[in-house]
Amino acid sequence: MRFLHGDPGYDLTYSDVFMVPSRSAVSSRLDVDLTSTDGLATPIPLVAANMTAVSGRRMAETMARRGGLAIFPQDIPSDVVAKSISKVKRAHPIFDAAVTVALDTTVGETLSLIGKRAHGVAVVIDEDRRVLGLVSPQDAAGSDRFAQARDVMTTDVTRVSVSSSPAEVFDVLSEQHQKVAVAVDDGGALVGLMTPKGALRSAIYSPALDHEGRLRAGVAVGINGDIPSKVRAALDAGADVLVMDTAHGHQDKMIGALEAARVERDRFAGETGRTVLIVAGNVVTAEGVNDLINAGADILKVGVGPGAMCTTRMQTGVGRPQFSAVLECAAAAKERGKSIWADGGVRHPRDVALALAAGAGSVMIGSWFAGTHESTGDQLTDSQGRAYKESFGMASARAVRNRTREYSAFDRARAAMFEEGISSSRMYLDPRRPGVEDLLDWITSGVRSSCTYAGARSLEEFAERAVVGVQSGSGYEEGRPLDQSW
Ligand SMILES: NC(=O)C1=CN([C@@H]2O[C@H](COP(=O)(O)OP(=O)(O)OC[C@H]3O[C@@H](n4cnc5c(N)ncnc54)[C@H](OP(=O)(O)O)[C@@H]3O)[C@@H](O)[C@H]2O)C=CC1
Ligand SMILES: Nc1nc2c(ncn2[C@@H]2O[C@H](COP(=O)(O)O)[C@@H](O)[C@H]2O)c(=O)[nH]1
Repeated sequence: MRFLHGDPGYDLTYSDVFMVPSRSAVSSRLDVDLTSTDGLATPIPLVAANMTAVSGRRMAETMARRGGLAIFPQDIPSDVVAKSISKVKRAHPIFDAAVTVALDTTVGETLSLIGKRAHGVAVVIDEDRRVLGLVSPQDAAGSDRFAQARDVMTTDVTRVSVSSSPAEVFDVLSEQHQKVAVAVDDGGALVGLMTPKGALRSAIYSPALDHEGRLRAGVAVGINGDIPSKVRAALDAGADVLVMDTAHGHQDKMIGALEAARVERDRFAGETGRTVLIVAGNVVTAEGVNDLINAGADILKVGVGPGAMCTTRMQTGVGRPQFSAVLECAAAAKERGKSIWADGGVRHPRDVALALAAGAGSVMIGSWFAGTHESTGDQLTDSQGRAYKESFGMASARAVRNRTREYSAFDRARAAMFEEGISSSRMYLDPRRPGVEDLLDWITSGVRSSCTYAGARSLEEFAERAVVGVQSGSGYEEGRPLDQSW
């Protein structure tokens, strides 16, 4: 990447910069390869953040099916992480996992479960997972919440074989004017489902798969406690990437934890032949990058204070505008043959493109993804009927209380006094893009387009060719669309 008018000599946020187009020989946006350049080589360079309000089993599965990753947060007990990863690994890499209910599940419970996925239906199954019917909110409209799924379900179900291709499923759905097909195995048991949009997506995205062809997922580990056993538990659970995670990554405690994690990771590799990359952070300087690489990091997580749930900068004055942090850290990591994740502060597709232009190998997103069907929280409705989910920072008093639940009451209360995050915020589901896949479509189509404007066929070429200028506040404002006249 180069600056249009030279390096301005001060630090920049994503909003401070823009890219100018260059002559391009790339004739289609579909010719752009979005494979991440961070060493993990996921088909798209996007990671759902290790935040309790964001990444759980559904997020992990959906992100991996579309080529990205999600990281389970450090606050989830290791046995729960193990169960969740095993579910992700058992999920079908092409067909979406379905919300399932039994014949006697109440309509109220069924409706609350439907909101956990983007398909808008629940599949009614028997004890052998054979499909009995489907329930959608339209089927349930007007019925008593204590009525049962059997009372409202439709039995007009489109079944396809699990060996059907997405194009075949799309054609069947078009012919039958149906919105969803259920995929069944040879014994008639439910495997998953697919919507017409899901079929199209399967033709555009490739899943992020592990060495056995199963969906990939990562696990975050904090820097306190027994690091070797926490790392071993994550590896035994099937983690495909480890994230050593703390607010101030450039500290001795992190360096010690990272060294211990690397020893354990290498031991595991010796036993299994499987080397799992270690991400560590957060840092915002070249010195931080180099110290953590020396301690064993393969990928650096970059960003102090840009997060939407973050109060660090206002409370401490510490942090760094994210575009410049990414630019400096990516260059420092590249010199050592390593890469970085740009973590936090992404609010628009353009921010992802700019992070990649600055050299990030992948981009981590938290709060934006919290406002989707697939995030962990329950879907709530405000007084105007708008759907939202609750989000909170991982350094908020709420998260700290949760993380320190084993401490004495006194130590717990004291730890919560050092909060650096918001304990409760509302992330509204965008009615046009309520699912995380809708956001992935929006982001990846934007990034593909950015690459063609720069004349780049891959993200490596994009980071080399991008030309970035610095803009005024009114320059930024000019680029914002208007939804009504001025
Ligand atoms: N990217 C960002 O800007 C930030 C991210 N976060 C996220 O919040 C979560 C919790 O992180 P964290 O608060 O580090 O908690 P952790 O539970 O990971 O522990 C942090 C450890 O580092 C010590 N420490 C020393 N200096 C600091 C400091 N300035 N800030 C925080 N800890 C410090 C703490 O000791 P003691 O408590 O005794 O001081 C504690 O032992 C993580 O997921 C992290 O990524 C949090 C803040 C900023
Ligand atoms: N200072 C704080 N930073 C936090 C907290 N919780 C999470 N985070 C960081 O934000 C990113 C995600 O950023 P977003 O803009 O996409 O939401 C996350 O990965 C952490 O690094 C917090 O409580 N305080």
